[in-house]
Amino acid sequence: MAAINKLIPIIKKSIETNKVFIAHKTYCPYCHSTLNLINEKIRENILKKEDVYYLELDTIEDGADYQDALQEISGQRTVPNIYINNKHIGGNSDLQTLNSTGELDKLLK
Ligand SMILES: N[C@@H](CCC(=O)N[C@@H](CS)C(=O)NCC(=O)O)C(=O)O
Repeated sequence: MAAINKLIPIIKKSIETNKVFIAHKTYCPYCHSTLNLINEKIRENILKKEDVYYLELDTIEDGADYQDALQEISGQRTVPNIYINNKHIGGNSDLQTLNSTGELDKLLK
């Protein structure tokens, strides 16, 4: 718990200071869909590459602690765990829904 308490403010700062925050894992198919969609938005110049912060939980040291801390912050344990403009979006299905309604482009602009 001590490690998690130290990580919570660090993660919150990343969420607050980046337009898009994505916690993900390399082997997760839902994460791949999210990253593909985000890359598409970058290619279409709807989003700038430098405005996206990626937290790759399965390749960083203490990734499990980061995942616990994210659960504390958002109530969500699964990946991808996505924030846009400091607002919790949810997972891949939530992001895809926002895209299909056209809301995602508005949030990213
Ligand atoms: N409905 C979720 C599904 C996400 C999901 O099930 N992700 C898996 C990895 S593929 C997960 O987080 N499993 C728990 C874990 O990796 O700790 C979404 O659309 O994002």
